[in-house]
Amino acid sequence: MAGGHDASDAVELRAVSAGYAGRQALREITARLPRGRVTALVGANGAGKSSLLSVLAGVLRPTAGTVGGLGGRRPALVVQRSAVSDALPITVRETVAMGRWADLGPWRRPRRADRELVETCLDRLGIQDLARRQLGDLSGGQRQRALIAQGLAQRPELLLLDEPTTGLDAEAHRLITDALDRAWAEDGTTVVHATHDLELALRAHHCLLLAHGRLLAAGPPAEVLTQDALRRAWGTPDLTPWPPAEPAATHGTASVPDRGGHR
Ligand SMILES: Nc1ncnc2c1ncn2[C@@H]1O[C@H](COP(=O)(O)OP(=O)(O)OP(=O)(O)O)[C@@H](O)[C@H]1O
Repeated sequence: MAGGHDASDAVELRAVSAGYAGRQALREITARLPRGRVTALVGANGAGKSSLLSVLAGVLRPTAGTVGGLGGRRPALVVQRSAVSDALPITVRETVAMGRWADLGPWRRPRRADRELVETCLDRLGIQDLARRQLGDLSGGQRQRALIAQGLAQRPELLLLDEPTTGLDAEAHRLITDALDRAWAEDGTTVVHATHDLELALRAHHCLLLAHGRLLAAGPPAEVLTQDALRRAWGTPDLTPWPPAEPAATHGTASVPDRGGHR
């Protein structure tokens, strides 16, 4: 397998660099994304997770390196809910139905199968009861579910999500993790998400740990997301004892911050 493209990989990045005017965001990333599986992108703010999603979505062009395997259907990119305007006069069902637009026939009319798929996606995210509401009137967590349903409605081979569970309550979190599980398990979709949610990252099959635009580690999340690796990714000096030494007067462990990745 070494060297050549493996059919079990949906995407292969080779020495990919990318950035914005005057600012490099990704530095020589070489990585594979397993086909039909879930990959989590983990790293501190500014590490390059969103930029990597943009490269995979084809909206940020690499300045160097190659991205192999993206020849088929257009990837679906689900952005953070905050990136979507409040003012759009559109209902939740219309939002999800927009996911079908690229596949509509010459008359641009949704067929029965398109309409059924939209209802399935509303069901999967538990938002049937919100279908007639305006997107802009929803809470952040409700809107996030509508945007994920729109991504699923595209039936992409590659589903890219930027922080899909950030700031959600337990029920919304469960609905979204279930929907992502069904996407790979039932639909065969390759799922890639950027996340600060270590519980979600640990559910993934594969994980890329980024720091300052570089790939620090790649592999199964439980192996990659060690306390030591997370400490390096978050830039804490290596000499810092972990967990931090407790002041002598403090009792118990309750005040030790749990930053070690739910392990
Ligand atoms: N549109 C932009 N223009 C200029 N620089 C940008 C732009 N978007 C991101 N950057 C820079 O690129 C680097 C990587 O940012 P990116 O958004 O990819 O990180 P991230 O890991 O997704 O961070 P976060 O966890 O905060 O979402 C950062 O230095 C950031 O400031």
